[in-house]
Amino acid sequence: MLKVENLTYKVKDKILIDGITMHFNVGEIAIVLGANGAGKSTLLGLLSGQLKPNSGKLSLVDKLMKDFSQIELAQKRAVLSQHNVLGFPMKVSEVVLMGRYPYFESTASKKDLGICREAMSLFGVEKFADRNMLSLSGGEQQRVHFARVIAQVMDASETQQKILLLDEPLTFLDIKFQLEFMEIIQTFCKTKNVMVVGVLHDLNIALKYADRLFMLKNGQLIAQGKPANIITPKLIEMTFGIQPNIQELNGKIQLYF
Ligand SMILES: Nc1ncnc2c1ncn2[C@@H]1O[C@H](COP(=O)(O)OP(=O)(O)OP(=O)(O)O)[C@@H](O)[C@H]1O
Repeated sequence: MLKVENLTYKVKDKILIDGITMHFNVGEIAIVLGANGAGKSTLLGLLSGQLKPNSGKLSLVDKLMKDFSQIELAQKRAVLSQHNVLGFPMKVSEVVLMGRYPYFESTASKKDLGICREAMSLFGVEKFADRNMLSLSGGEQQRVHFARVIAQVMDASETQQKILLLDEPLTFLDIKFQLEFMEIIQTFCKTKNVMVVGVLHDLNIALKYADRLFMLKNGQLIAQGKPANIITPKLIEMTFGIQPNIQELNGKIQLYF
């Protein structure tokens, strides 16, 4: 479990994250929602250890995140950020292997190479293995980055829980692959000892796949829980400033605007 207690993050006098307490469980997809500028990416930056909180605590299982070395942290969590631009040519297989860099010094082991093959096949990019990454379309490149981050946390176990942080992962993907991606992630986190924390802008996809939702507004957590327990027209209006109609179908909520 990843536990976050009373987390605050400021830049100069501006409070970007304001006393947030939350936790994440393995096998769950947690989705953070909020309007532009609410603090979602900042929160992900704090969860990943890339940003240091001004106050509050983050702990993974029983160890404080600040006590992990950089290499231990890289073995515990993978981050797919919003902007994954590669500035130079690299083969697709080399990009995916980057996910295993925290695990070897100069030569990848058979295990690392096997994990990369498995990750590439999950996202249907093994056929691109020898292609130059820069020759792929935006959506294809995004799928390679999924394979890279999945490879980084693929060998999670009961005693080695891992975290997958996804900042707007569906950008660049067509609707079919958006749904396919969410299905893959759902199966992945339920079968491996991984917790997924994602930021999404598509509310209906979030409602379909989230085990728990976290609603942010002005850096504050204004609601958290299972979608069916927390989503109301009032909450959506408070968060996004628009009023939806809500319908429930097969136990899942859908919003219409
Ligand atoms: N280094 C910084 N200095 C000052 N303000 C910052 C800094 N980093 C982020 N902010 C501000 O903090 C707020 C939250 O930013 P953040 O990127 O976390 O929002 P977000 O919810 O991810 O937004 P979006 O949906 O637009 O990606 C924004 O108003 C942003 O301008």
